[in-house]
Amino acid sequence: MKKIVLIRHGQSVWNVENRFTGWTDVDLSTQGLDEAREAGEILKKHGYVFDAAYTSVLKRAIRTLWIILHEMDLLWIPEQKSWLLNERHYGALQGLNKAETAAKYGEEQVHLWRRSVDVRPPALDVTDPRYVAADPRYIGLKEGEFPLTENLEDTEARVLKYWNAEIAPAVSSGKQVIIAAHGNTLRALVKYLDQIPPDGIADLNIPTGIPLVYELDDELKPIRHYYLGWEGPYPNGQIPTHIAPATR
Ligand SMILES: O=C(O)[C@@H](CO)OP(=O)(O)O
Repeated sequence: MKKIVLIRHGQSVWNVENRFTGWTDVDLSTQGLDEAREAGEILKKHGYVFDAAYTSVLKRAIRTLWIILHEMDLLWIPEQKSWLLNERHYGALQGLNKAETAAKYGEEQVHLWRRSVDVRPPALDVTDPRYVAADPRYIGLKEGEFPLTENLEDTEARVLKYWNAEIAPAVSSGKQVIIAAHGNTLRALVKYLDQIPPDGIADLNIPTGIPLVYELDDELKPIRHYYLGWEGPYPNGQIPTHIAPATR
Protein backbone atom coordinates (compact mmCIF):
# COMPACT_ATOMS: atom_id res chain seq x y z
CA MET A 1 0.00 0.00 0.00
CA LYS A 2 1.23 3.48 -0.90
CA LYS A 3 0.32 6.75 0.73
CA ILE A 4 0.41 10.28 -0.62
CA VAL A 5 -0.36 13.51 1.23
CA LEU A 6 -2.10 16.37 -0.53
CA ILE A 7 -2.21 19.74 1.14
CA ARG A 8 -3.89 22.93 0.03
CA HIS A 9 -1.80 25.94 1.05
CA GLY A 10 -2.76 27.74 4.27
CA GLN A 11 -5.18 30.66 4.12
CA SER A 12 -3.80 33.41 1.85
CA VAL A 13 -4.20 37.16 2.22
CA TRP A 14 -6.54 37.15 -0.79
CA ASN A 15 -8.60 34.33 0.75
CA VAL A 16 -9.14 36.79 3.62
CA GLU A 17 -9.98 39.64 1.22
CA ASN A 18 -12.27 37.29 -0.75
CA ARG A 19 -10.56 37.97 -4.09
CA PHE A 20 -10.24 35.73 -7.13
CA THR A 21 -6.57 34.72 -6.94
CA GLY A 22 -5.55 32.20 -9.61
CA TRP A 23 -1.95 32.82 -10.69
CA THR A 24 -1.55 36.00 -8.61
CA ASP A 25 1.39 35.36 -6.31
CA VAL A 26 -0.02 36.40 -2.92
CA ASP A 27 1.40 35.22 0.37
CA LEU A 28 -0.09 33.43 3.37
CA SER A 29 -2.08 35.32 6.00
CA THR A 30 -1.14 35.05 9.69
CA GLN A 31 -3.78 32.34 10.03
CA GLY A 32 -2.35 30.61 6.95
CA LEU A 33 1.12 30.51 8.55
CA ASP A 34 -0.42 28.93 11.66
CA GLU A 35 -2.35 26.38 9.56
CA ALA A 36 0.87 25.32 7.83
CA ARG A 37 2.68 24.94 11.16
CA GLU A 38 -0.18 22.87 12.56
CA ALA A 39 -0.17 20.67 9.44
CA GLY A 40 3.54 20.02 9.94
CA GLU A 41 3.04 19.22 13.62
CA ILE A 42 0.23 16.80 12.95
CA LEU A 43 2.12 15.00 10.18
CA LYS A 44 5.10 14.66 12.50
CA LYS A 45 2.93 13.49 15.38
CA HIS A 46 1.49 10.75 13.17
CA GLY A 47 4.94 9.58 12.16
CA TYR A 48 4.88 10.70 8.51
CA VAL A 49 8.20 11.03 6.71
CA PHE A 50 8.59 12.26 3.13
CA ASP A 51 11.38 11.81 0.65
CA ALA A 52 9.99 13.83 -2.25
CA ALA A 53 7.96 17.05 -2.31
CA TYR A 54 6.10 18.76 -5.15
CA THR A 55 4.67 22.24 -5.29
CA SER A 56 3.74 25.08 -7.64
CA VAL A 57 5.72 28.23 -8.44
CA LEU A 58 3.41 30.33 -6.25
CA LYS A 59 4.64 31.38 -2.83
CA ARG A 60 1.52 30.51 -0.83
CA ALA A 61 2.04 26.84 -1.73
CA ILE A 62 5.83 26.92 -1.53
CA ARG A 63 5.80 28.58 1.90
CA THR A 64 3.21 26.11 3.17
CA LEU A 65 5.46 23.26 2.05
CA TRP A 66 8.56 24.82 3.61
CA ILE A 67 6.84 25.43 6.95
CA ILE A 68 5.60 21.84 7.00
CA LEU A 69 9.03 20.45 6.12
CA HIS A 70 10.63 22.73 8.69
CA GLU A 71 8.30 21.42 11.40
CA MET A 72 9.18 17.88 10.36
CA ASP A 73 12.92 18.61 10.11
CA LEU A 74 12.78 17.55 6.46
CA LEU A 75 13.82 20.76 4.72
CA TRP A 76 16.62 18.84 3.04
CA ILE A 77 14.47 16.51 0.92
CA PRO A 78 14.33 16.97 -2.87
CA GLU A 79 11.62 19.37 -3.88
CA GLN A 80 10.26 20.07 -7.35
CA LYS A 81 8.35 23.19 -8.30
CA SER A 82 6.26 23.41 -11.45
CA TRP A 83 3.81 25.88 -12.94
CA LEU A 84 1.76 22.81 -13.87
CA LEU A 85 0.70 22.68 -10.20
CA ASN A 86 -0.28 26.38 -10.11
CA GLU A 87 -3.82 27.30 -9.10
CA ARG A 88 -6.40 27.34 -11.90
CA HIS A 89 -5.90 30.54 -13.94
CA TYR A 90 -8.81 32.84 -13.17
CA GLY A 91 -8.49 35.03 -16.28
CA ALA A 92 -9.82 38.57 -16.07
CA LEU A 93 -11.43 37.84 -12.69
CA GLN A 94 -8.04 37.76 -10.94
CA GLY A 95 -7.95 40.44 -8.26
CA LEU A 96 -11.69 41.14 -8.23
CA ASN A 97 -13.70 40.73 -5.06
CA LYS A 98 -15.90 37.61 -5.23
CA ALA A 99 -18.90 39.17 -3.44
CA GLU A 100 -18.78 42.35 -5.57
CA THR A 101 -18.53 40.24 -8.72
CA ALA A 102 -21.55 38.19 -7.61
CA ALA A 103 -23.50 41.41 -6.97
CA LYS A 104 -22.63 42.58 -10.52
CA TYR A 105 -23.05 39.37 -12.54
CA GLY A 106 -25.30 37.29 -10.24
CA GLU A 107 -24.57 34.42 -7.84
CA GLU A 108 -25.35 31.81 -10.49
CA GLN A 109 -22.85 33.14 -13.01
CA VAL A 110 -20.13 33.42 -10.39
CA HIS A 111 -20.85 29.88 -9.18
CA LEU A 112 -20.44 28.67 -12.79
CA TRP A 113 -17.13 30.52 -13.12
CA ARG A 114 -15.95 29.10 -9.80
CA ARG A 115 -17.20 25.53 -9.81
CA SER A 116 -18.34 24.25 -13.19
CA VAL A 117 -15.85 21.99 -14.94
CA ASP A 118 -16.24 23.40 -18.45
CA VAL A 119 -17.06 27.10 -18.15
CA ARG A 120 -14.07 29.43 -18.41
CA PRO A 121 -14.02 32.83 -16.72
CA PRO A 122 -13.52 35.83 -19.08
CA ALA A 123 -10.03 35.66 -20.58
CA LEU A 124 -7.20 38.01 -19.74
CA ASP A 125 -5.94 40.25 -22.53
CA VAL A 126 -2.24 39.91 -23.37
CA THR A 127 -1.87 43.67 -22.87
CA ASP A 128 -3.25 43.39 -19.33
CA PRO A 129 -0.63 43.98 -16.58
CA ARG A 130 -1.92 40.79 -14.93
CA TYR A 131 -0.60 38.81 -17.93
CA VAL A 132 2.77 37.81 -16.49
CA ALA A 133 4.15 35.48 -19.18
CA ALA A 134 7.43 37.45 -19.16
CA ASP A 135 8.00 36.63 -15.48
CA PRO A 136 11.25 34.60 -15.34
CA ARG A 137 9.48 31.70 -13.61
CA TYR A 138 7.40 31.17 -16.77
CA ILE A 139 10.21 31.49 -19.30
CA GLY A 140 10.20 27.76 -20.07
CA LEU A 141 6.57 27.78 -21.23
CA LYS A 142 6.05 27.07 -24.91
CA GLU A 143 4.03 29.28 -27.24
CA GLY A 144 0.37 29.09 -26.26
CA GLU A 145 1.01 27.32 -22.95
CA PHE A 146 0.55 30.40 -20.76
CA PRO A 147 -3.17 30.43 -20.02
CA LEU A 148 -5.39 33.47 -20.41
CA THR A 149 -8.15 31.71 -18.47
CA GLU A 150 -8.89 28.12 -17.47
CA ASN A 151 -11.78 25.90 -16.52
CA LEU A 152 -11.30 22.89 -14.24
CA GLU A 153 -10.81 20.54 -17.21
CA ASP A 154 -7.95 22.69 -18.51
CA THR A 155 -6.36 22.63 -15.07
CA GLU A 156 -6.89 18.89 -14.77
CA ALA A 157 -5.15 18.29 -18.11
CA ARG A 158 -1.96 20.07 -17.03
CA VAL A 159 -1.99 18.64 -13.50
CA LEU A 160 -2.29 15.13 -14.93
CA LYS A 161 0.57 15.80 -17.33
CA TYR A 162 2.72 16.49 -14.27
CA TRP A 163 1.23 13.66 -12.22
CA ASN A 164 1.93 11.12 -14.98
CA ALA A 165 5.40 12.40 -15.82
CA GLU A 166 6.78 13.13 -12.36
CA ILE A 167 4.69 12.27 -9.34
CA ALA A 168 3.15 8.89 -10.22
CA PRO A 169 6.52 7.34 -11.17
CA ALA A 170 8.00 8.56 -7.86
CA VAL A 171 5.09 7.10 -5.87
CA SER A 172 5.29 3.83 -7.82
CA SER A 173 8.99 3.56 -7.07
CA GLY A 174 8.20 3.68 -3.34
CA LYS A 175 8.85 7.35 -2.59
CA GLN A 176 6.81 8.96 0.20
CA VAL A 177 5.36 12.02 -1.45
CA ILE A 178 3.76 15.29 -0.33
CA ILE A 179 2.07 17.63 -2.81
CA ALA A 180 1.50 21.20 -1.61
CA ALA A 181 -0.78 22.90 -4.08
CA HIS A 182 -4.02 24.80 -4.53
CA GLY A 183 -7.76 24.39 -4.12
CA ASN A 184 -8.49 23.69 -7.77
CA THR A 185 -5.33 21.79 -8.69
CA LEU A 186 -6.11 19.41 -5.84
CA ARG A 187 -9.79 19.21 -6.82
CA ALA A 188 -8.59 18.27 -10.32
CA LEU A 189 -6.24 15.58 -8.99
CA VAL A 190 -8.87 14.17 -6.64
CA LYS A 191 -11.40 14.17 -9.51
CA TYR A 192 -8.99 12.00 -11.48
CA LEU A 193 -7.93 9.69 -8.62
CA ASP A 194 -11.47 9.03 -7.42
CA GLN A 195 -12.98 9.17 -10.91
CA ILE A 196 -15.53 11.73 -9.80
CA PRO A 197 -17.89 12.51 -12.69
CA PRO A 198 -18.04 16.13 -13.93
CA ASP A 199 -21.40 16.70 -12.21
CA GLY A 200 -20.07 15.39 -8.91
CA ILE A 201 -17.19 17.79 -8.36
CA ALA A 202 -18.96 21.17 -8.09
CA ASP A 203 -19.57 20.94 -4.36
CA LEU A 204 -16.16 19.63 -3.35
CA ASN A 205 -14.14 22.26 -1.49
CA ILE A 206 -10.80 21.21 -0.06
CA PRO A 207 -10.02 23.15 3.14
CA THR A 208 -6.77 25.10 3.56
CA GLY A 209 -3.89 23.62 5.53
CA ILE A 210 -5.31 20.19 6.39
CA PRO A 211 -3.36 17.14 5.18
CA LEU A 212 -5.53 14.97 2.92
CA VAL A 213 -4.11 11.44 2.89
CA TYR A 214 -4.73 9.05 -0.01
CA GLU A 215 -3.91 5.39 0.43
CA LEU A 216 -3.29 3.85 -2.98
CA ASP A 217 -2.82 0.32 -4.24
CA ASP A 218 0.13 -0.72 -6.40
CA GLU A 219 -1.65 0.58 -9.50
CA LEU A 220 -2.15 3.90 -7.70
CA LYS A 221 -5.89 3.38 -7.41
CA PRO A 222 -7.32 4.88 -4.22
CA ILE A 223 -8.19 2.52 -1.37
CA ARG A 224 -9.33 5.19 1.07
CA HIS A 225 -8.73 8.82 1.95
CA TYR A 226 -9.08 11.01 5.03
CA TYR A 227 -8.04 14.33 6.52
CA LEU A 228 -5.33 13.84 9.10
CA GLY A 229 -6.21 15.07 12.57
CA TRP A 230 -9.79 15.99 11.67
CA GLU A 231 -12.10 15.43 14.64
CA GLY A 232 -15.72 14.48 14.01
CA PRO A 233 -17.76 14.30 10.78
CA TYR A 234 -16.71 16.26 7.72
CA PRO A 235 -18.89 19.22 6.75
CA ASN A 236 -20.75 18.75 3.45
CA GLY A 237 -18.52 19.01 0.43
CA GLN A 238 -15.18 18.81 2.24
CA ILE A 239 -14.24 15.24 1.43
CA PRO A 240 -14.25 13.56 -1.97
CA THR A 241 -17.15 11.12 -1.73
CA HIS A 242 -16.79 9.04 -4.87
CA ILE A 243 -14.27 6.22 -4.72
CA ALA A 244 -13.64 4.58 -8.05
CA PRO A 245 -14.37 0.87 -8.37
CA ALA A 246 -11.25 -1.21 -7.74
CA THR A 247 -11.49 -2.54 -11.30
CA ARG A 248 -10.67 0.81 -12.91
O1 LIG B 1 -9.39 32.47 -5.95
C1 LIG B 1 -8.89 31.37 -6.27
O2 LIG B 1 -7.90 31.25 -7.01
C2 LIG B 1 -9.54 30.10 -5.77
C3 LIG B 1 -8.85 29.52 -4.57
O3 LIG B 1 -8.74 30.39 -3.49
O4 LIG B 1 -10.85 30.38 -5.39
P1 LIG B 1 -12.16 29.52 -5.72
O5 LIG B 1 -12.67 29.07 -4.39
O6 LIG B 1 -13.09 30.50 -6.36
O7 LIG B 1 -11.81 28.41 -6.62
